[in-house]
Amino acid sequence: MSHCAQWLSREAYMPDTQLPPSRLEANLARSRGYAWRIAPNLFSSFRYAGMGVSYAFQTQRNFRIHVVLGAIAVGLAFGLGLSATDRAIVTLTVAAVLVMELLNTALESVVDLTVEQRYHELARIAKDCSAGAVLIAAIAAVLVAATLLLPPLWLRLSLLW
Ligand SMILES: Nc1ncnc2c1ncn2[C@@H]1O[C@H](COP(=O)(O)OP(=O)(O)OP(=O)(O)O)[C@@H](O)[C@H]1O
Repeated sequence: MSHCAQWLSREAYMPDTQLPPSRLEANLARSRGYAWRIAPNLFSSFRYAGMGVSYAFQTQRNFRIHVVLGAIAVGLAFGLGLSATDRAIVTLTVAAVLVMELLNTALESVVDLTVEQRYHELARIAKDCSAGAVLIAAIAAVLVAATLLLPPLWLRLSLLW
C-alpha cells in the first residue's frame, strides 16, 4: 500500500468526531495537496464554478431545458406579483432542479472516469439514482408551478380575453 493510500485509509476517512480539531485541520490541509490544482483565491473558485455551469449548459440538453423553463417560472413569479414567500418557493424549487442536474452531470463524469466504457451494475445504480433525483426535483417543480403560478396566470389571461 502506498504512503498516500495508507494515510487515507487510516485518517482521512475517520469520522470528524474521532479527531481532535487541530489534527483535523492539519489533515484537511494535507488532503488538499492531492488535488491536481487548487483555486488560489475566491475569484478563481467562482470562475471554476462558472466553468462547471457553462459545461453543463453546453453539453446537457436537459440542463438547457431546465434553465429556460426555470427562467420563465421565476419571471412569472415576479411578473405576476406573487407574495415574497411564493416567489422564494418558486426560486428555490427552480434552483433545486438545476442543482440536481449539475450533481447528476458531476456524478456521471465520475462514474465514467471510474468504469470507463465497461458495464458495471454499481455504475448503473449510481446513474439511475442520480437521474431519479433530477426526476423527483422536476416533478416537485411542476407541482409548485401548477399550485402557485397557474391560478394567477389563468386569471391574468382571462382578464385579457
Ligand atoms: N458504465 C455503465 N454501466 C452500467 N450501466 C450504465 C453505464 N453507463 C450508463 N449506464 C446506464 O445507461 C443509462 C444512461 O446513461 P448515460 O450516461 O447516458 O446517462 P444519461 O441518460 O445521458 O443521463 P443524462 O440524460 O442526465 O445526461 C444510465 O442511467 C444507466 O442505466
